[in-house]
Amino acid sequence: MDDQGGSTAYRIDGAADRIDSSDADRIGGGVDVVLTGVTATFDSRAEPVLDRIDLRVAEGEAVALLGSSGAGKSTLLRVLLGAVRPVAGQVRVGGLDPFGTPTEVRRLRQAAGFIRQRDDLVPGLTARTNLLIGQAARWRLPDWLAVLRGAVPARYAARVDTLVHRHGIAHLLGRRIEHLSGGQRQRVALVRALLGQPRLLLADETTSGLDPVRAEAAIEDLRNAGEATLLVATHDVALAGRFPRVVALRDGRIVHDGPPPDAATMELIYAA
Ligand SMILES: Nc1ncnc2c1ncn2[C@@H]1O[C@H](COP(=O)(O)OP(=O)(O)OP(=O)(O)O)[C@@H](O)[C@H]1O
Repeated sequence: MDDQGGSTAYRIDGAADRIDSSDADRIGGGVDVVLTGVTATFDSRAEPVLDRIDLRVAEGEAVALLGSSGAGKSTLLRVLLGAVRPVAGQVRVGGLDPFGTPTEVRRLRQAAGFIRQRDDLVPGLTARTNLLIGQAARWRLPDWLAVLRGAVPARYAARVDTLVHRHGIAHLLGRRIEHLSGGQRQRVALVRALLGQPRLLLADETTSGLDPVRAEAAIEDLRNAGEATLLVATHDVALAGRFPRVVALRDGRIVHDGPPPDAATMELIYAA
């Protein structure tokens, strides 16, 4: 690991190595996110998908990434997760490099929660098992036995109970994931991410399939997800307006960074 992340950056060091019961209950602080001159391309495209992005998000800050379809929002989130490697620039999350050593990468993955546009819930398993499986790296034998019995391990019980009632999925826990509607699946994916008490929470169009009441609860929970640093990608202006800071992308470039944009700026972001 290099020193570029800076001594003030929150370090994830150690947290990922503690596989004990207190780990599941810890409240994680946020991590800072720093992108410097980040450019990403895909082979099939002449134009960069991200074009010299400079972005600094403080620990615990909540940011909406706003932009029309194809602006580069998902790619930016995937860069933070180490899933898309930039061709230029530097990425640091909590001082760690998502493309660094295997240890750095593992720590980052364990510190991050990602709610994808198309969820990656596992077919054939119940909603309950899908909720819990994100924590599998931390399980001990009693946890495995509980999950295999179709139960919630004791140390997760209270938190699961609170979250599933809050998001209206308590009655769905025993159902196979492929039998749920799109909106129900989105709620399962949301609860699964919140259960991990992530230090960096990335959400990609998370509320698009939800009714207004559910969407409200989802946003509120995302905003209150411990002290996590939060980045929510959306093309929904009203949703973005609920965040103190909006970073708008257009054709892979940042065209606005500040409070929710006014009408004139919106035209710039969305103009054909
Ligand atoms: N794996 C890939 N290979 C080639 N091109 C890709 C790939 N992933 C994304 N792109 C292209 O990169 C551009 C940005 O895509 P991205 O998914 O980041 O946009 P977005 O702002 O998240 O859009 P949406 O709101 O539709 O999800 C698009 O033109 C897309 O077609």
